[in-house]
Amino acid sequence: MPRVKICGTTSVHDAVQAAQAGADALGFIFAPVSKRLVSASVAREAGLSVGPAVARVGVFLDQGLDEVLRLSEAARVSAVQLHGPLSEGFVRAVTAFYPVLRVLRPADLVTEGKLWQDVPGVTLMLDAPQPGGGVPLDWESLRATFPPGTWLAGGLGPWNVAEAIRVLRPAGVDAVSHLEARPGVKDSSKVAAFVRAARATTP
Ligand SMILES: O=C(O)c1ccccc1N[C@@H]1O[C@H](COP(=O)(O)O)[C@@H](O)[C@H]1O
Repeated sequence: MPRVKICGTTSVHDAVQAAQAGADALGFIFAPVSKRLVSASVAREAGLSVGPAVARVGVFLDQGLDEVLRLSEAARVSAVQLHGPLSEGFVRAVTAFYPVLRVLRPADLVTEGKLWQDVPGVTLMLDAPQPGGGVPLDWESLRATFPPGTWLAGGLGPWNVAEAIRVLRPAGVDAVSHLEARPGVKDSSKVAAFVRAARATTP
């Protein structure tokens, strides 16, 4: 059964609701382009509100190493999610401080995917080219190449997550767009339904 990450958390209220629904991880997006951008102080408060069992993942896109580490420390995250084109050295530098969810597009699997497959501290996550866009990947086309231990994002919601898990057996699932009442604000019933649907899958 995969881990369940609820991303784009922007308030203590939504963090507590997601934790109470059974989420394993919360995502806090620090990419300035995001409609779910959150401050490090709110992320820290939200992360502290859910207790020690829920992972707190800082999400970054097109940001420098200093900014990633500074915001991650200020927010007290427990892991870092890195999107976009990055050097091997950049990713390795972050793993010196935090476990990394390295987000790749399907096309990147043949190149960068192999690089990280057996690197401790780096977990792959496949997502659509436009993160946060709510667009699912073609799961069937990925069946043969989806690496073991990889997480899945992209257009997941309560109605399709069980099928995605059946097809690809991801180690974790991650969603934001289809769990919101409006950008940056979760619909707690959708969040709870997503967690239930992901947990209902047979191993
Ligand atoms: O959601 C965003 O605004 C965002 C911005 C920059 C980087 C990542 C972002 N979100 C990530 O997108 C995926 C899934 O999104 P969706 O469910 O398809 O809307 C998830 O990994 C988020 O962390």
